Amino acid sequence: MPSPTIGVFALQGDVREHLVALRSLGVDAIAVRRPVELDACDGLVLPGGESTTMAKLARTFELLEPLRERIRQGMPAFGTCAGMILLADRLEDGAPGQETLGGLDITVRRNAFGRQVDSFEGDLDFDGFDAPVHAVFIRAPWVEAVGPGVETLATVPSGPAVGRIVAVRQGQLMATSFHPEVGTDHRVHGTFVDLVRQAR
Ligand SMILES: NC(=O)CC[C@H](N)C(=O)O
Repeated sequence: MPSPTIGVFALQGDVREHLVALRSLGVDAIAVRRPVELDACDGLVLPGGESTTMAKLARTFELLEPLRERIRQGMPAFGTCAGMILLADRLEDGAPGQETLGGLDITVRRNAFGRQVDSFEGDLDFDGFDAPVHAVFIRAPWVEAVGPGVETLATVPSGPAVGRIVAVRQGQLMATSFHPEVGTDHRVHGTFVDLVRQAR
């Protein structure tokens, strides 16, 4: 079977790092700015960035409803940081009127880690991996609550936020609070690529 095409939402956010990570895993990775580009995708990454800006731009560029529709139809999607916010059905501390795409039955708290530990890194256990993942958090959200169909893939191992959920999966949707595209360990993207291959 030919390799899948995985898009990276590219109206705002750290697009390039995701394209590099996906290409290193042997998939065709394309930047998605228009509905026709979305049509070509078997799966989509929603990168980190600024979630309110991303949602506004998606609406302006007429990508918001097509994205919602594809997610409803079962397209695999992977949100990192701001992308996790976009995939959440419910937000805490969202901006007034902030829209999401939804799909994941989770409540996400935006900018959850607060000013003290605004941005930080640490190793955490990730479901199914032998060795921990080095996770980079940048003004990150956490998952405040999960619905019954949602698996927790990783939690914060220590410190003031110990036990907070920072990676989840529900069916063909995945999200992490942290930035797995930073650095050269692409195992988390690998998990998503497997999901896209299975969904095809
Ligand atoms: N690194 C990130 O993606 C930060 C997310 C950002 N704080 C937001 O609310 O959209």
